[in-house]
Amino acid sequence: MIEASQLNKSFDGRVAVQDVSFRVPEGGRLMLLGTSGSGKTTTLRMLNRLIDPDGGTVLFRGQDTRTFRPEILRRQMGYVMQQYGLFPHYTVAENIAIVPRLLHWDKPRIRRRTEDLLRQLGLSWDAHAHQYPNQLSGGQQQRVGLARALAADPPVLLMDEPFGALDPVTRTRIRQEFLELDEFKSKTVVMVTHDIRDALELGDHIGIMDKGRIIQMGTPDELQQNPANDFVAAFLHGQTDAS
Ligand SMILES: Nc1ncnc2c1ncn2[C@@H]1O[C@H](COP(=O)(O)OP(=O)(O)OP(=O)(O)O)[C@@H](O)[C@H]1O
Repeated sequence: MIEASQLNKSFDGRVAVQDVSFRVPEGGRLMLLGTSGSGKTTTLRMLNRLIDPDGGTVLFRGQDTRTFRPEILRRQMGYVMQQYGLFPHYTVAENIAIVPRLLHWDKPRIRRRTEDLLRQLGLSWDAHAHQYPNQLSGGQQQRVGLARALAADPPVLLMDEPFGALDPVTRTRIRQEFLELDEFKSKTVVMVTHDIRDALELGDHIGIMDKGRIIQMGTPDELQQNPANDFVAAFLHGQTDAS
């Protein structure tokens, strides 16, 4: 479904991502786990061409992403940003409708879809659709961010620290809600996180990143049972500074 090969990226001569390769099959869930500055976000943004790599390729369904118009590619890949990324001057319903509008869906269809997503995410049209992001709690904003990413039913979800701004209790609850959401279950997911619990609970594969490289890739069990080196072992046991 998504195949990254030998991705490289430098900013101002400083290497951010180096020789990163992975394959995520249809329905797969890859977690990119690492400390701050290890190159996770840069890697994620090279998948939907928000950043162009200096070297390497990304295939989406076997096709080089450079052959797609970026906006067409991005409609296939819902993007959930750090800090929710909602437009502050749009209501909840308007935020969720952004991609369906671009796709020229008619109003009743957008309304049905928005109502349905709000309901699935534990919100409601009557209570929330006409509110602005700053009227919502962090957890509610995060749900709206997910609803927006899911609105046009893209096959892929790219998620960048989706729970990063939430307190630990809300974080655990929302992570559990995401896992139980039928729409989430059917997606191919690449998610960036520095939280080992996110990675273990949501991922079928975890790529541990350090200094721009993936230093180990495996299932949660493989990583826990056979950490490749002391860094991975320490990271998995939460002994490094994972801020
Ligand atoms: N647009 C940019 N211009 C210059 N340097 C950048 C840019 N984007 C990222 N970097 C640098 O590239 C490196 C990797 O950053 P990246 O955001 O990919 O890491 P990350 O693992 O996602 O970290 P975080 O969890 O803090 O977001 C860092 O050293 C960062 O400062």
